[in-house]
Amino acid sequence: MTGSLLERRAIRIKQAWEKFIKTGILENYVVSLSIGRSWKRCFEKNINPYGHLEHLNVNSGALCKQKVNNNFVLSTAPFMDNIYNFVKGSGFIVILTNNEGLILKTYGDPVIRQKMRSISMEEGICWAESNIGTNAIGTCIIEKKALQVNATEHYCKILHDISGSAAPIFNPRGNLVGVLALIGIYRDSHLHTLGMMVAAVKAIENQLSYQEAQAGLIEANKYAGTIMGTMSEGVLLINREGIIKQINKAGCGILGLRPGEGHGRSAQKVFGENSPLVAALKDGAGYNEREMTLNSKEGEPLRFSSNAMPIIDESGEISGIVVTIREIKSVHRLVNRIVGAEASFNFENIITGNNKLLAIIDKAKRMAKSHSNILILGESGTGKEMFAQSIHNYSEYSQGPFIVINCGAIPRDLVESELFGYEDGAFTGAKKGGRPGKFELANGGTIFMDEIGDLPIELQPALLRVLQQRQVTRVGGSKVIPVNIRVISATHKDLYQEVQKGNFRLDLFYRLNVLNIKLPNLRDRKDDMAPLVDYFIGKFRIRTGSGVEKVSPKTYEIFYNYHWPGNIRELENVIEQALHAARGDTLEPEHLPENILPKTAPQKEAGKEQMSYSDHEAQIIKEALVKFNWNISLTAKNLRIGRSTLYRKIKAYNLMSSLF
Ligand SMILES: Nc1ncnc2c1ncn2[C@@H]1O[C@H](COP(=O)(O)OP(=O)(O)OP(=O)(O)O)[C@@H](O)[C@H]1O
Repeated sequence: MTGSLLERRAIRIKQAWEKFIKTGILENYVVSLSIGRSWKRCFEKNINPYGHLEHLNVNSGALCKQKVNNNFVLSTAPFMDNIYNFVKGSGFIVILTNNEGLILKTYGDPVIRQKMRSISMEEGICWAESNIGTNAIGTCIIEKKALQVNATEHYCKILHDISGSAAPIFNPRGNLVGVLALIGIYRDSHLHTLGMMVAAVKAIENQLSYQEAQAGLIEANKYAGTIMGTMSEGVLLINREGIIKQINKAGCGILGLRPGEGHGRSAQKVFGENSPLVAALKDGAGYNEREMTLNSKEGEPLRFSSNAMPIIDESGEISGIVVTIREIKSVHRLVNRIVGAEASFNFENIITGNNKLLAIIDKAKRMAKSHSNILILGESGTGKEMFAQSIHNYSEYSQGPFIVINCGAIPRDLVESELFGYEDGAFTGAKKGGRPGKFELANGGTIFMDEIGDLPIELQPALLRVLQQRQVTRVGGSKVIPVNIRVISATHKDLYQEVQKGNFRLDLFYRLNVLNIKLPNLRDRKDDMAPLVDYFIGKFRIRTGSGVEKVSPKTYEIFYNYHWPGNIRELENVIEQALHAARGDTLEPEHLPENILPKTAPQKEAGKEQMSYSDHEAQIIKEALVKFNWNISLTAKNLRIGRSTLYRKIKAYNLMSSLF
């Protein structure tokens, strides 16, 4: 287009503008559709075409707020600088506005900027179309597209000497965030300025996208870091070159490193060449619950269990692995909690007013504070396990597990692996990855070896070795595992007599019997009868729905005269059964099970065949065993008897035969 052509077009537009301002009629489309639409909006809003923009004030508050909160201004600065360098001396200024047309930044020669101030082109003034009519900035915001407004295309006459090119800036989500514009004197304008704005805005939008993606990554990284930091498990991210790229605080702790120390280290160096983790990195196969042992800087063994999961990239290649590690102690603690290996009784739960037993409790409390092995002797049901639990809870080992082993109940060929654990492939049927034994599981706590008198003689040397050396070696393994445990054993047998009979080793007897407690039978502490009866009535009243509140003198007489071979457990069972049978508020002899009644006592339900206590008990146990599918722990728990007692009763009543 030649100068004269441009001039002629300018004249035509001027005429059209004058007519439109007077009549509101836009006859032939000498202006673009965008400008035509804008003129109409201005006309309808009664914007004064002859106004001097004196109503426009700098809104410094809005400007300040925008600048403080907006790194948009900072992100665009280098681009505005570039354009300014390009148009320097051309009579144009570069302008950045927000999405409402508020001028945030102007770049330009001081003289031009000063001149532009006369038409309110300065930071803090809003160039919205509703303020100053058709203009490149305001109209670009409404039309949401790049456009150029020249001279008389402006709605207000005061702007007829200028030319503006503006392009909208959208963020990555497609929202308008601002406008980049080049404004100057009309006669110096150039057709290419609009193209320049569009290109610059494209670059700004790319920069915004990049920044947003980066901010997202930083935020995700921050979240991941926080999550890793709060985990009690150790977590490591290892790249394909085997370098530890991230390790959390727990991971450093488990590996004996200072926080942050593991970062950047070679996994092979930290875990050893033969570790499954190094293999997982090579072959891309993850693994679960593998045990590892390393030596700390101080030479202490660090034992932990680990899981690994490879990270596979889009091309199917291994780009690294995520490894989680957990101290064996904490794994065992968790296992113990799940299997219920926790001691629930305390000395306060032992109901007694008997002086002899009170003195024994005092002695047991003193013993609890030592680290020596304790042997508890007493007939069945006298409270040996209750004492063992109370000692554990009163001792330094109380935070650790309480593991019970019934030495008489484990099949002979399994005792060794149950006590000491086994390694992978130790025998046919051994679990992959091996299994820890009860001594390992009890580490840091107490091991209660019930029915120690029934421990097979051929296994006694191995137990003696563990007690002497305080370390175990798994069956089929060679690694020595140190264990810090308190050993409490118990038996209803006369252990010394067992030694003399040749069933029990004397050296093991001495080892176990460093401290000992002999619990009295119930028949020898009849003064405890009333408090125990009261206690058990209270314990079972709700469960049985019974209204019993007192015990008749005749019933007490029976209790005092009975010899209680099953001791407190038997009393507990008798009260529970009696509460089921009783209807009123008093426990009478007829509510009691047959076997505890003296021979002269009146018979219940004459004519009907009576079951003996033992038959009755055998039947109840048999039914419970069937109900719980012969799961000994569940059955014992449900019958509220010890596992050892259950085993003994199964043997005594020959209940195994009912299986075949
Ligand atoms: N003094 C007591 N106060 C309250 N309950 C008691 C007391 N003594 C024992 N018991 C209860 O009697 C039952 C048997 O106790 P425990 O299992 O400790 O006996 P035990 O001697 O270990 O038996 P076993 O040799 O048969 O394993 C438990 O239910 C326990 O709660």
